[in-house]
Amino acid sequence: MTKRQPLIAGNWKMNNNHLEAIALVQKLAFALNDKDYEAAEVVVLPPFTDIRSVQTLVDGDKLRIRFGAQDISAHDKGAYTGEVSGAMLAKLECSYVLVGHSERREYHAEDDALVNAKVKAAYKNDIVPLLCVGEGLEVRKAGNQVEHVLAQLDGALKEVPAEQAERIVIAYEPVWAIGTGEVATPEDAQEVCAAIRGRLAELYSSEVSGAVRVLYGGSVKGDNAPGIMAKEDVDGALVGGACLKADEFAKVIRFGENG
Ligand SMILES: O=C(CO)COP(=O)(O)O
Repeated sequence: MTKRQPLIAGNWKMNNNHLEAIALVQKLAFALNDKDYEAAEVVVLPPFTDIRSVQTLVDGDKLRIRFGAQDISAHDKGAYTGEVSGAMLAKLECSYVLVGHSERREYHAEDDALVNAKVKAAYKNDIVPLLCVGEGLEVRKAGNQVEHVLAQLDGALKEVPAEQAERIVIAYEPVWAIGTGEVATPEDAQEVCAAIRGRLAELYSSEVSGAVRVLYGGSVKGDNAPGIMAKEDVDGALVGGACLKADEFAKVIRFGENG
């Protein structure tokens, strides 16, 4: 089996205007070297309003940083005020789009059916979905994290064929670890990431489960990244707060190399 290339993605959430976006990507490019890009695929996920600026910079300076969006409409076009279509994102050369982030599930009532529609909208436009799954604190306390996450995975992948599913990236983000400073232990991350890979083998095949990158997200920083990413089924990280500082994000990318 070919080794999966680690992926480190930075979810900027609702931070940075389009000018600040340029400054942050420039700083990140300055902090990274060829070895870093060879060790891990580096992705930034800015707000919609920043994407054109990031695209122009990446394109103009031939940066090896890839980028994507934080959301995608389930619809193709038309009377959907405030939404942004997959075709619009593809035109901006977005490689990835976040789907099913817990903040969208919680604050925008996104359910598995909508997440599934967004996954399909991404594939339709040749954008790789970065699917987020993860349990809240109550579910974790009851010990039902694996069951919960696998149900979210099944829902998101409904009627998604193997040739599409093998390109997906999945981020296991326990809700209780997001923005709290309370990071999951490497063993917690490994348990759920391995279960996700096992389910992909059941739903599809061992080729698909062996190809898909499964990331961990939730309070990842430079100092805790190596332990988590050293785990067999953890192929990288989805980083929130720590990706807003170029040097800290670069540390995660660099320390991830040890994994
Ligand atoms: O939600 C996250 C990334 O999508 C994680 O956020 P933090 O790294 O700030 O905990």
